[in-house]
Amino acid sequence: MPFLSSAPAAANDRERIAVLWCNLGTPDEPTAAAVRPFLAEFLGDPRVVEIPKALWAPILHGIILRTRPAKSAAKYAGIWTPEGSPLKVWTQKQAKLLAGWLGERGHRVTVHEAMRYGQPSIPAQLDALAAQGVTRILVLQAYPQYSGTTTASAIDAVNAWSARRRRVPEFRFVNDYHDDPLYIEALARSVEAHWKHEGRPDRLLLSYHGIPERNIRLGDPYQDQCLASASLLAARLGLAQAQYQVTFQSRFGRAKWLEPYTEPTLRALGASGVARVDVMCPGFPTDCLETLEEIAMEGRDAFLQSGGKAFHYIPCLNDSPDWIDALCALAERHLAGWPTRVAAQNLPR
Ligand SMILES: C=CC1=C(C)c2cc3[nH]c(cc4nc(cc5[nH]c(cc1n2)c(C)c5CCC(=O)O)C(CCC(=O)O)=C4C)c(C)c3C=C
Ligand SMILES: [Fe+2]
Ligand SMILES: [Fe+2]
Repeated sequence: MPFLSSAPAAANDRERIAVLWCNLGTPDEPTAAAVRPFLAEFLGDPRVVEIPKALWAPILHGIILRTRPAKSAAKYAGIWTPEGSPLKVWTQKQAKLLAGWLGERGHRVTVHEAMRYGQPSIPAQLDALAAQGVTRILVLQAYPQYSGTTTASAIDAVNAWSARRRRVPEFRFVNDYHDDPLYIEALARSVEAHWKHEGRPDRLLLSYHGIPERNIRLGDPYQDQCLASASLLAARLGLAQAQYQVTFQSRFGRAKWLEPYTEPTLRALGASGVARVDVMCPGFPTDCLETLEEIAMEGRDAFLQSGGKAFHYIPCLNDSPDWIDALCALAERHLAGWPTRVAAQNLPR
């Protein structure tokens, strides 16, 4: 197979540097027809479902992709905005803000957002950057906590793209930032801002996306990193053990996933007389189906129906200035040593 070519390098070819801001992805429309190919790509990724292809493909194509798209599409329809899927809208906005903030700090860097599943895909965005003559790319991901199911999967996609090209840009990958002080600070300020207006709850629930427990036994550090982020946040907020709880949501399939599960915990809290619970999802930098529908709608219903009196959902960091500041500092730290400064780039090489 011939390798894909780029334009020949000019003698005075100057460095061009980019940040690729990667998120999970989302369907193009809240319809079964659009959700089906998205789910096929997502659930066909061996990083996400680790069942041998010969066993999994008939289940995925014969059962799951016949029934789930319509059910998921109805859920997506409930959170869709006039601009599109919240995950896409926020991810685009974050990329734009990151570019602006890095520019304000004197860096000449292109920022593109990319989705692991759906559009704009990682290979399409890397093609666009290569066409602009980008020579170095920092890959940042919207997953503060590392998991093989998410972080490594995006790295796979970048490497698969590279494997087809003759001239491969220099890459740097940030695997996680679960204990980054500015990320924790952004979360803490978001909670404090909520409490300043609404008062404090009886319990703060920190709900993370789950993964199969087996992945943890096989060495995935995701659970440890989720718990570490939660402890740092609780310490920063001055919370005692009894004032907060970590749970895991979005279980998929029948296997045992990380526990305690979010929804049963909310039901148990409501039934046990806890009057008010606030829920935050620190592992999701952008609001999406899993936060807006599963937590803010389904989770709320579960808590209130089981006897709870008040449920508050604290939104994801989205475009909060504290978060963009954290992201910018993270990017700056990992761009160090690359000639991003405008003056440096104009120097003859
Ligand atoms: C925050 C990190 C995420 C991890 C870890 C993760 C693992 C994981 N997810 C599934 C299955 C599904 N997840 C779905 C949606 C979804 N997942 C994440 C993030 C993580 N997933 C996000 C941000 C979203 C929302 C996307 C959006 O469009 O808003 C879905 C699709 C929705 C649905 O049909 O319910 C599935 C399916 C598995 C199996 C897994 C790890 C093994
Ligand atoms: Fe997921
Ligand atoms: Fe879900």
